[in-house]
Amino acid sequence: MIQAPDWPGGTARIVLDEVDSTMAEARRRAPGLGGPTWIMAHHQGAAVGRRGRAWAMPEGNFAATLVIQPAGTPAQAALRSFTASLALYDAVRDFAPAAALALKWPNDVLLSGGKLAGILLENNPPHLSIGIGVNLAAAPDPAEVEEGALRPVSLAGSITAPPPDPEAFLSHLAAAFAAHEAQFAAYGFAPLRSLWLSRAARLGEAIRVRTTQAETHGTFETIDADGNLVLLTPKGRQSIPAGDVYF
Ligand SMILES: O=C(O)CCCC[C@@H]1SC[C@@H]2NC(=O)N[C@@H]21
Repeated sequence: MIQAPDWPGGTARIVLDEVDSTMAEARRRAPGLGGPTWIMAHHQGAAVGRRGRAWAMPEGNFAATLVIQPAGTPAQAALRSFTASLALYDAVRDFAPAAALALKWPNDVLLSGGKLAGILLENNPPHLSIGIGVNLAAAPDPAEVEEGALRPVSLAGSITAPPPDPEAFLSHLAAAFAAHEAQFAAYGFAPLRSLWLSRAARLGEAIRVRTTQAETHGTFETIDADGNLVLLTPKGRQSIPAGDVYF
């Protein structure tokens, strides 16, 4: 189903029953899209996570990719990972107001300390694809996640009501994303950074950050004006642009 761009932010949506990956579908469709578009799928056969990992998607979970054409530099485009994680937090909170939600740098949403949702950014200028997966109905088997990674959790596991249908969830997520995107366009990253920090997991605490080069231990001090993670280490303050955080 393709729906005209009548959503907040003039966004269109495409809902598919089955696809290999909404990221791959976004790549195929991007050149023909008339504007910002959500591509949602009820089933994915070959979903991908960060760093080329597979992403497991049990029945009833949420999977979508938003394709936009952001103005500005690639670094500014990358800040959409914060816009997206804030929107995801808001959308989940709409359905689970009492849930213990937190954000893990760069863009995971945690529920009661477990991983509820992940975000994957793919920048193919002029298009930026923001892929979002949420364990609405079921968490993947912990055996399917990488050693040392947070345990996966589902929304259904922490609310008494049935979890939202993925299409209903998309409506909330799209509205929240449009609101944060409008704030970003009007005021830049600063207010989003403050909000993100107020929702951050383990701020001021000891964490480990693994990059392609090294693993660094330190205290999670803040994120800077470019979205880098700032770590206080025995060797001094380090600013890390990309990596995986472990608690
Ligand atoms: O590793 C992560 O934390 C990011 C996971 C991103 C998964 C989503 S599901 C929708 C979109 N399509 C994909 O193939 N991957 C992303």
